Amino acid sequence: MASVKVTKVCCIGAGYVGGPTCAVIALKCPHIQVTIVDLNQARVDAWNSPDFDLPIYEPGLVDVVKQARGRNLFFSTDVDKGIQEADLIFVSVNTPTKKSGVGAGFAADLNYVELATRRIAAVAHSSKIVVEKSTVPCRTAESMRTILEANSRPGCRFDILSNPEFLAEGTAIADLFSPDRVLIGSLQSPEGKAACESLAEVYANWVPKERILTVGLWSSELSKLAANAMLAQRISSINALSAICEATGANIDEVAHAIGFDSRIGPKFLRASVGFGGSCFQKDILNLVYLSESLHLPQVAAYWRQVVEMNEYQKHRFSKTVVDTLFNTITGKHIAVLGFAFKADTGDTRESPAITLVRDFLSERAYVTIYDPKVDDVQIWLDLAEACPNVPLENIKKQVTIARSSLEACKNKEAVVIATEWKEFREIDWQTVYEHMNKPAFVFDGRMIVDADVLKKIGFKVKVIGRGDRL
Ligand SMILES: NC(=O)C1=CN([C@@H]2O[C@H](COP(=O)(O)OP(=O)(O)OC[C@H]3O[C@@H](n4cnc5c(N)ncnc54)[C@H](O)[C@@H]3O)[C@@H](O)[C@H]2O)C=CC1
Ligand SMILES: O=C(O)[C@H]1O[C@H](OP(=O)(O)OP(=O)(O)OC[C@H]2O[C@@H](n3ccc(=O)[nH]c3=O)[C@H](O)[C@@H]2O)[C@H](O)[C@@H](O)[C@@H]1O
Repeated sequence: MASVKVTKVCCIGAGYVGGPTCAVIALKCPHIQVTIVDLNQARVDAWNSPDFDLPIYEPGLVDVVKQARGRNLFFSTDVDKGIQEADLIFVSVNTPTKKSGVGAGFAADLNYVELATRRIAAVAHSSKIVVEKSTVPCRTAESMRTILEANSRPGCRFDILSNPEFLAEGTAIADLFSPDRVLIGSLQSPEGKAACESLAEVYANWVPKERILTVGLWSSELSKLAANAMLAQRISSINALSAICEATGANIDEVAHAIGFDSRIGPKFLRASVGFGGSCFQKDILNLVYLSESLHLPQVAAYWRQVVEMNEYQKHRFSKTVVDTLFNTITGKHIAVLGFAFKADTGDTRESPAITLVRDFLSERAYVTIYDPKVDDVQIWLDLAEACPNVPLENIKKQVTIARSSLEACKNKEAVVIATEWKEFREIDWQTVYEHMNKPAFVFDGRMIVDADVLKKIGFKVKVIGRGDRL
């Protein structure tokens, strides 16, 4: 069966994945018209903003949108028109962890995927290739196919592909320009393989053919969960070792360097931290835990659950270090938290470890001042309100302030906590900061970015994650 040449692409979901991914497709494939649709009017307006004040911050993204928007890249809230015009549709909607019902706290909430799929079935009047871009549990493609086939008009056929996204926030554009691999899963029928070929041809406009991997649908779906689980597992492993380092006087940087030299282990993703955050690692592992339990594999479920438990332990262990070091109480003390995003180079705060730290400090009745170069104040208040559901926002605001610079955040504080590895925090003038802080002045580095020796010479008491040195 011959593959269809894709000329019109629609992406449902203009979020962190749908936006950058399809903007890059538009840039690299000027012959393809790409329309990204979303129900969220404010988000679409931001994508269309005349001064390119885009809804997400991602290095290099503005340049891509500037080149393609209005040429062959469009953003719209007209979901139905987008679906009707396209021959290939990416479903790139959110798949958060379920908050209630069966599997609450573990399973993925597939409501958004299902609604988008039902919409495709309801309005499409020609055949489509439907691509599952969202991260979903195994066999979701089968559910999508059942929905589409049960509701489609005569003469309309739907081919379902799985094409999980592996970009990381903060490096999304670089990752999309030069992906380690593009993974496409399809049914192994002639029609499935032809659809797979159609999508592969789109990517082949800029991705070397040998990096486009084609597999079965379920392998593709599971590979996405597996990749995130393995990456998160590395972080939990190095963080578990960081606790041993602190207890023994070893240095986690040296340990990571030494083990990373083993070519079987490799040096990447071995940076100890205050814990991993982001919208996906925890969600996808919990999803894997749920899947394992559903398949009656309790030992497998327990194994993966431990990766998340270690991450929780790491975050609280760090908060406890702060309390213990500040003479076992932080009540009434003033703490500056530098960084609120879950990692550098993004304004995203989903599951950011900084939220857990601030919540822990607030529950100890400390005063906290937060500074992050990219996170909006509104987002900080939303996150803190959600993290402290029993505390009215006006009470949170009595304990928390938001600063406009590192120096402003640190003024008259007893301690500075580094929660995100922003480049500008590596360049802080610590001498000036020291002069403006209450004494003794403490620095707690949850991201291993300060030179502890230099800071100690200035007069600071310093604790760096994974270092057992004395203050
Ligand atoms: N954020 C990331 O870096 C990565 C995320 N993923 C996965 O990609 C998926 C999307 O994630 P994000 O882009 O971060 O989510 P997001 O929350 O930023 O964006 C999803 C968008 O879909 C829209 N939407 C939901 N239902 C809709 C519908 N029926 N019609 C039209 N629009 C609809 C929402 O309004 C929202 O703007 C998730 O499954 C996630 O696990 C995968 C790789 C990386
Ligand atoms: O499915 C997803 O959403 C994406 O999840 C991660 O990407 P992302 O969460 O954007 O960012 P990462 O760079 O993986 O960082 C995740 C968290 O781990 C932390 N981290 C990362 C690396 C490290 O060595 N140590 C460490 O603590 C980061 O600070 C951050 O909080 C994966 O890296 C992507 O491949 C995947 O597509």
